[in-house]
Amino acid sequence: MQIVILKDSASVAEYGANIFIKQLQKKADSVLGLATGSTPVSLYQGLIAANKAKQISFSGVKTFNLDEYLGLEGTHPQSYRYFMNEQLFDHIDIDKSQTFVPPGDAENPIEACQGYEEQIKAAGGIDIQLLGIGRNGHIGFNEPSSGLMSRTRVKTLTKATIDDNARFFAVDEYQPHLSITMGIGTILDAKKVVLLATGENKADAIKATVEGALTAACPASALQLHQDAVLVIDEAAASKLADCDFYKHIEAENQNLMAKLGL
Ligand SMILES: N[C@@H]1[C@@H](O)[C@H](O)[C@@H](COP(=O)(O)O)O[C@@H]1O
Repeated sequence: MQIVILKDSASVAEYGANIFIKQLQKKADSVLGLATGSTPVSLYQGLIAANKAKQISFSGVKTFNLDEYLGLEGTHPQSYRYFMNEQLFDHIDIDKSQTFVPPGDAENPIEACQGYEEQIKAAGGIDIQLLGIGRNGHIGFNEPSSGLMSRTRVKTLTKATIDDNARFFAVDEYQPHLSITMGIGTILDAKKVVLLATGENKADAIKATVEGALTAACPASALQLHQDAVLVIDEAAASKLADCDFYKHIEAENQNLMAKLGL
């Protein structure tokens, strides 16, 4: 795991956006795995700016989102399809027919999960997967106890996640308790994984992810198994890490090596 600790959330978004910009400059027909939540919003703004400045194009890109609420149509303002259109797709030169979000309105969600896995496979797999993290260590909607090799499936949300996401719904609005989410195994299949976390309320989850045991109790700890996982976090999210100075030292050494190699 590469752990990059930066001073604030703006630096995290900028660093994260640069990883995606480099990826698209290297491979114009990349398959991107995308995430929702408040954390990636500034990264998306960076990508929109880079697209407008013609540094990158999305015209050959395919995207797959991590998850969607079960029971919401894509036109529902709280659906993740709606979020992605608003926060990214409506502002870039992407062919929307090449953007995939698990179908929250599927008549047969179990078949739809299988279909989503097949679509990812047919696209050649995900080149780079963006992740946020829940306070309980969830990635996508893989809540604690999720199988570490799980595939796309229907998942029940914990009370903690429902409460955390209640801020996006009106007081008397229906809030789904079920989701369709890529599995942890699906996420681990991505060639590269980039997890962003900011703020003190993510510090426990980050500690468990980096320094805790590999366990279904903290789904993000599965990233310990990935060959190319990068955690980009701010000082507040890093505040409970015991070996923070060591991670900063490694990163400084990495940067030196990359500069020497001209990478
Ligand atoms: N399903 C999403 C996750 O993919 C996201 O990582 C998490 C954290 O969101 P935020 O970035 O708003 O803290 O929220 C939701 O539960």
